[in-house]
Amino acid sequence: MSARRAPGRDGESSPAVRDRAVRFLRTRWRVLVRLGVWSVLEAGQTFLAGYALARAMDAGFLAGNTRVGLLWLGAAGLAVGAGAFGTGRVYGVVAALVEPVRDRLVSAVVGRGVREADSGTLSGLTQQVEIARDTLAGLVLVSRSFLFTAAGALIGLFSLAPLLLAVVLPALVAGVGLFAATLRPLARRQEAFLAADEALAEDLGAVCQGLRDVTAAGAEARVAAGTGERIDAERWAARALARWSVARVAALAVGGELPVVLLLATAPWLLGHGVTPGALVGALAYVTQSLLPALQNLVHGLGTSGSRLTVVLRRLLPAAESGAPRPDVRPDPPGTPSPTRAHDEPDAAPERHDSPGLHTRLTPPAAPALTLASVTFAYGPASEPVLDGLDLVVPVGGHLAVVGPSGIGKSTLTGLVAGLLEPREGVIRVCGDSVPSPQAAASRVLIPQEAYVHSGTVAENLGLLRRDPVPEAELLAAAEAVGMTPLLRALGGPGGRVDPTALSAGERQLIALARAYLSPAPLALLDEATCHLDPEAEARAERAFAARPGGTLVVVAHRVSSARRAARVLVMDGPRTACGSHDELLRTSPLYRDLAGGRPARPAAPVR
Ligand SMILES: Nc1ncnc2c1ncn2[C@@H]1O[C@H](COP(=O)(O)OP(=O)(O)OP(=O)(O)O)[C@@H](O)[C@H]1O
Repeated sequence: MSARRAPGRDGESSPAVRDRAVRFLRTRWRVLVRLGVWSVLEAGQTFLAGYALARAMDAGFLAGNTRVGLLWLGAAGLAVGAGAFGTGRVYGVVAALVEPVRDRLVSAVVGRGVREADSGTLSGLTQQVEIARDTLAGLVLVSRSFLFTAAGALIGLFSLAPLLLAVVLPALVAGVGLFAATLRPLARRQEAFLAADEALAEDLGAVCQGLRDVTAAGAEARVAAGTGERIDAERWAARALARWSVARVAALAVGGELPVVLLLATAPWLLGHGVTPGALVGALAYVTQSLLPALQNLVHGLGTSGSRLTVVLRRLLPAAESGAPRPDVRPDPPGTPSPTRAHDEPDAAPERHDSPGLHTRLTPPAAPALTLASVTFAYGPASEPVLDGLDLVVPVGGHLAVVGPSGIGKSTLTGLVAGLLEPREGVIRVCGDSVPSPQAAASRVLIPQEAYVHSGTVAENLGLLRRDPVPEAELLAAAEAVGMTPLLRALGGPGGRVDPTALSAGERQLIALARAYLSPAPLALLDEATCHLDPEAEARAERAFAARPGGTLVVVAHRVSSARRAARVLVMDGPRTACGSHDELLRTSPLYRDLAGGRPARPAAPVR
């Protein structure tokens, strides 16, 4: 459950992002000019807001000329209207600047997704493209607004009295400089926090979906420890981010609020050096009404959205060029020594069909897929054992059918292998890992008779046992392999909604089969998982599982035809339990002859 990391680090990919941005802006100079023209209206409004106020005071109200005062205030009001008109035009121009960026990113990302037929990566990246678009638009608006507002206010201060500019400018420059210095470290902390957050979300998503397996495997403590580590990692990342955010607040205080204090503190001196009361009021208006809000927007906008945009672009651009790392799903299980006694000899490897996705997931392990050594199990301390000293080896790629009369212990056997039951004696290993253990749990998938289907999309149902979203091509291939394609179409494809109550038992089984087929676990246990399918559909599903590259199939046979398909058959018959090929068992097992429709060995001994 690893975090989806950014492909490049700060120093490596920032220049690439910058170069692209510069090239792009050069080709869009006309849009930039339009943006500048409309923004000048905003700057003009800022300028007039303070200047008109000063004139209204000095030439109007303080000089006893109310009419002049009102006229200046009226001029300021008109300027507000003109500024609002300019701001309205700015939105349209920003769209003309940002939409092509989005289009380019989408083309790059979709191009890569189509090349790799990787719809999971594609949907994730296109979502990030939308984030990049929105964030970029916000950034253009905020930084442009700061530049033109600051220009209007500083020119206004200089026009009122150069001394006012001398008081305000150093603090403003210091504040902006401090903020600029925090940008890069903040972006790094933001990136670390996002990675920690994603890792935690991914981990929790997988854990919540697999709670039943976690409990069945007795892995609560281990899973809790892993999740705890991710929570701690996110906490530390959040703390580091918060520490740097304090520097942002300091920048705001120095650049936006200190000038107010300075103006008030130096007011007597300023008034003594030719600054008029109206000019002082105008300067305070510039600082409190224009500069401070613009700086606040810049700090919050660039500080958060800017870091987010950097992170998203770093992911998108290198990903579009070189491809995102493919997630590894399961490490190879370690090899273990072979058991000494085996009922079932290794089979020849079954015919494989080529499926690149599954080849990468199902690496054949060295140990047998399943080993039972002297396994004894009873449901109660005083009960007769259902299994008594059972030995069994199923090699990797094997296909074993389990048959026997009803109540003989077939489901008990699968329950033991799945870790749902604990043997009284003996050892069970899956791919070399003893049961119960998280490794063994990750290597097997049990499909019971009652198929579990939840409301959600088809893709969500089928990908339930996978950590990452399943690429659509793989999903369709799995559905086709187990014979689910007509149902998939009827449900509206991978994105179609599933209503569990509207599905027949057979349809639910098909969904469970496709889900298990997509699972990274190499050992599939089908416990009457096809009992609601017709013989033809059952045969198709079983053949698909038997042919999974690196996959091993143990099927509790519902019909004798299932046993005929298997390379080996385990006939559960109490002390006469035997394992062998169909032909061998016809010769050696009276019960199997009976089940297979040969000479009856004993009355009424059905497969189930
Ligand atoms: N939870 C349980 N508690 C006590 N006994 C149980 C429990 N589950 C099964 N048994 C008993 O254990 C024996 C084996 O049952 P199991 O379900 O494994 O047989 P099966 O061969 O799978 O039967 P079927 O083909 O009918 O599903 C039966 O005698 C059954 O009554």
